[in-house]
Amino acid sequence: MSEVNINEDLVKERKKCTFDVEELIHLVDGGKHNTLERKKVEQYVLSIKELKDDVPEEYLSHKERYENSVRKGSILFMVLMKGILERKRNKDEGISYNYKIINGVVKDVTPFMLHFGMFLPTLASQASPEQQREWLKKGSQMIGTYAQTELGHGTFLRGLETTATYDADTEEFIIHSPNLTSYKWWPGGLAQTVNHCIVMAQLYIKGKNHGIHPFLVQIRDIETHMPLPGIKVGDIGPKLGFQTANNGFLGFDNYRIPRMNMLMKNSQVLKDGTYVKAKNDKLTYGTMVFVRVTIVADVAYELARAATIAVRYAAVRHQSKPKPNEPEPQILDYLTQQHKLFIAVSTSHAFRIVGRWLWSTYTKPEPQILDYVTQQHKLFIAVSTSHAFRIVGRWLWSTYTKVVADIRHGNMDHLPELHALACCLKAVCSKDASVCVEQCRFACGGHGYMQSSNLPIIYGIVTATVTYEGEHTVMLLQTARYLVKAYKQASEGKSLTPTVAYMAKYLKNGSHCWQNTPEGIIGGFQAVAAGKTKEACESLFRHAHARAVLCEMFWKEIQRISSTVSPSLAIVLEQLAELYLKYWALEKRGDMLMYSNITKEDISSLQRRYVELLALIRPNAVGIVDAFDIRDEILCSTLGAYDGRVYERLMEEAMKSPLNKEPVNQSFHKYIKPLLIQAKL
Ligand SMILES: CC(C)(COP(=O)(O)OP(=O)(O)OC[C@H]1O[C@@H](n2cnc3c(N)ncnc32)[C@H](O)[C@@H]1OP(=O)(O)O)[C@@H](O)C(=O)NCCC(=O)NCCSC(=O)CCCC(=O)O
Ligand SMILES: Cc1cc2nc3c(=O)[nH]c(=O)nc-3n(C[C@H](O)[C@H](O)[C@H](O)COP(=O)(O)OP(=O)(O)OC[C@H]3O[C@@H](n4cnc5c(N)ncnc54)[C@H](O)[C@@H]3O)c2cc1C
Repeated sequence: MSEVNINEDLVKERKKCTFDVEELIHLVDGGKHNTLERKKVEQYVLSIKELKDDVPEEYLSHKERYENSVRKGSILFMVLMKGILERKRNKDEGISYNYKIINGVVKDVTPFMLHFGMFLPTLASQASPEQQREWLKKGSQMIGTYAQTELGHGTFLRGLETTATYDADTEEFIIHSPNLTSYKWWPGGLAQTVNHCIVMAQLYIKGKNHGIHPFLVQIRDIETHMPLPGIKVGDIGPKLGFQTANNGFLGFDNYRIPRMNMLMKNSQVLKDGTYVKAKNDKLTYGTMVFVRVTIVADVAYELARAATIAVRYAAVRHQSKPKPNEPEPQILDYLTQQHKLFIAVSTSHAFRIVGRWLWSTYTKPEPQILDYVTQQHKLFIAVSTSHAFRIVGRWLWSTYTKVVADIRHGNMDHLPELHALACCLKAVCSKDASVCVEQCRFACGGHGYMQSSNLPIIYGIVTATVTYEGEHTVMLLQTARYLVKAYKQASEGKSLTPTVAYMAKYLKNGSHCWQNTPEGIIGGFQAVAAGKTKEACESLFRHAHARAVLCEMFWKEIQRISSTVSPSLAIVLEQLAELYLKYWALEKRGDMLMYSNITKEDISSLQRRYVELLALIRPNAVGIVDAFDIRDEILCSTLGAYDGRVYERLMEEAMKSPLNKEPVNQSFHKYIKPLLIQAKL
């Protein structure tokens, strides 16, 4: 982009960057090849002119917004189906480029998200090979979603009430919603978009309940899209975010499906009604593990969007006058002396000097808000957290693929550890990301509250991850259950799986010997997790294990990556990782005091180094967020665009308000004028 139209603060910021932004872009993408591929996809999709909106989404009604997102989502769907863009998952992190590009197509969430995110993955992982051949074949007319949650139950899956009763005479299942609370509630795309669902229902054979199982259910006619007889389906209405996700409700009235529509890879129901149990009944929960794993990298990306907007804006925005400087030490320093002798002269000098200082203060430009340490404190943790989640998300994805490969060969040994890891990392990353996005919004002051800044929409997307795919507290409690077991094994001298091996060290050494180094902080978090597990105090210890894993994996990976990149980039990466560790050590200093021998001096020195790190990162802040390399069309923000034309864009967007199309709105004549007339009387 030519620098002619770029805000001059941003030009200066980019000039003072000490590392090669391009190099970091390649690192973030997982290699230059991926960057080129991503850019190709972006260029292709973002130049489809039908994907541009005449009116910004947020001015449309609930219905129009849905219709517009289906229109645009269908164009993208078509592109994917035609194979013009092969929708492949980036093998490093489980996220496809197209998934990311979706933010450039629909600002909020597309109604097709669940089709790609859960419906197809469930068929791929839980249907038998023959079923997969049938259902995943080319030309399939299925658009689907994952219908598990009900009005009455979301967390407690054993409490789900939808039933699937086997009728051996007709070789069918009868799907039924026995009461209001058994209605499916929430699935994305369910309301008006999909024609099929994966329905999780209690399996009954000859009066015996075998627990919940997945079924493929057609709910609408392929040609007319009318709900099929026995199906009641609709929209659940507006929400905090996800306005275009088309979340729906669904009820069944003794609705029949063929026997072969139960997904039979893990358990089976034979023609005569014989039930064949799965090797491990938790395999039915497999899609949830998959999605929890991908959420870590998803929120890293959303956080990168929020941080890019807030950091660029903070470099463009100027606010407040600097503190007055101390007067220069001139003859005025001897004021008492002169006052005695030359009161008039000294007063004249005093006024001249004070007047000059006042003038320089008056004419001095306002500082960029990015120069305030408080602002850096709000923003840089968001930047480093995005990197931490991306890196840990990649590691989690590779752990996931290894465990899934083991499971394919019949080895389930590592499933409990993977489940515990996915639960706590999903919980902590989704919550931290929401807090950081909200901080980014605060950091943009009033303008951050504008929809056109896109921060409210990003917040709506991210805060949903705290709830969906396993509510935050519930996920932490699942990990807690695993930790208590691990601690018990450690105290019996049994060997432990790698991510909890630190328990044995704590048991042996008691309290952790504090050091202000990254390794010392990681050890500190492990001691906190082990110490709290020991106390088995569920309300307290749930975050610590995830924090220990995040700090350890982020720091180790950055150490490894640093040896492979140029020295100037290695410095920046280490500063970001160190900031992350210092920030959390300071946030959790109370815990560290409890479970290590950290001193008041250690804490002061951590604090000093933290402030030093803010100052070290400051000159590169804009370069670092530029290296997230998020195109303006995908940022969708008046405050965060590459050119920094913040005020012009705010005004341009405001002018799109339908209220600004006429000088006087009709409501004046209808309501305000009669009011004024009444007031006159
Ligand atoms: C809370 C639990 C885990 C409890 O399950 P439960 O059957 O009552 O379990 P239990 O009998 O107490 O047994 C616990 C046991 O089962 C294990 N386990 C639990 N889940 C898994 C798993 N996924 N993989 C492997 N193992 C799993 C646990 O570790 C326990 O093992 P243990 O007994 O300790 O050996 C479960 O019910 C659950 O996962 N609830 C959360 C529901 C959820 O995540 N729903 C997601 C709906 S889809 C969605 O939100 C999509 C949004 C996407 C979008 O819009 O983008
Ligand atoms: C935007 C969005 C999209 C969604 N998409 C889908 C979808 O596509 N398909 C689908 O099937 N579902 C979907 N869901 C539903 C989602 O998975 C559930 O909302 C989620 O699993 C939480 O369940 P719940 O709503 O029943 O909350 P509840 O379980 O009722 O939680 C309420 C409170 O109770 C607490 N609580 C519950 N159980 C325990 C416990 N055992 N111990 C301690 N505290 C507990 C929780 O911590 C929470 O504070 C979606 C939800 C949202 C918000």
